[in-house]
Amino acid sequence: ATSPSPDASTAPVLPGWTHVYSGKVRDLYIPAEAADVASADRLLMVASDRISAYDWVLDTEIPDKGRVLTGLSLWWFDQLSEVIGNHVISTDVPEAVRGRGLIVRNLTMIPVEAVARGYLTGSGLADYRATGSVCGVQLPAGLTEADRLEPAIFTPATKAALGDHDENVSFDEVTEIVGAETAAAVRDLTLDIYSRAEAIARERGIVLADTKFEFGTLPDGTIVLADEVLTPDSSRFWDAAGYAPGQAQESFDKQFVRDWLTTESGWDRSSDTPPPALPAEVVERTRARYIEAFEILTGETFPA
Ligand SMILES: N#Cc1c(N)ncnc1-c1cnn(Cc2cccc(F)c2)c1
Repeated sequence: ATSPSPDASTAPVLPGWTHVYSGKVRDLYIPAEAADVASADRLLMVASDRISAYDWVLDTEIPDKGRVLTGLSLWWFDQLSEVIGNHVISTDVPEAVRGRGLIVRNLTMIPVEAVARGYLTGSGLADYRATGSVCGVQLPAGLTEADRLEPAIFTPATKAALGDHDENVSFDEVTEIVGAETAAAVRDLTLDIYSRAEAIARERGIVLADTKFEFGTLPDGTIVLADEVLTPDSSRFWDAAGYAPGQAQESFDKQFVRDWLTTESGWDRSSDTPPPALPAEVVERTRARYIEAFEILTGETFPA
């Protein structure tokens, strides 16, 4: 396991593409003929099979995780296509990353982590317990873990350096960063898209508790969706059947990993030692949960 760093990555070498950056679980490339990112007209965004837990990128990969999350993003982009455009150009990627790579337009990214929360948990709950509000949005008194927030709230953040947590900021701070018109557009789009997605997921049995979008602009200024969207890595997925406010909800996809790490592996989470490799059974059960999420939401059979 590693504390993520943008360069020490396991990104595959891909013909025709130059690796330029790695996040915790994703790798970004530019065309080999491009001199640098700024001059590239398109990027290759690859979702790895890496999994992150407790801010560590684990040594053990989850087979098919990258393909599931890429397939989910594509399905959501299609579901949302009448509401907003997106950055996808093509899925015709090198064989080594087939099904888990997307060729996307090189956008001018809007430097805001556009977070919508329909349920109070994580850093939103922590901020609420400390101040009674989240990102400057005052909430009613007496709320508890996982309580529904209706309507959903916009709780933007600024991207932290890799390895640090994003910093929750107010709408006014977003306005200072991107200007009033863009700030309002990002807020409205974030809440509209989240609300639509939450309803779609809920009727299929999955609670989409919160999500993080990244937006970019086309040369003509049009705002479109970038990054991955509405995946278990960019959102909290809970099983609707087990939803019960007043307690921490189980992660639909990561709970087997979290439970094994904290109860059976012998790992001391409070130490700075890396977590151990996952046993095959935990890997397989986690893989099955990713495929289950894909099939529940899309209604399609995940392709072998
Ligand atoms: N998506 C997208 C995108 C775009 N369409 N245009 C310009 N920049 C980006 C872009 C830049 N960083 N990231 C996040 C990121 C980090 C690490 C690996 C990744 F795959 C992705 C996204």
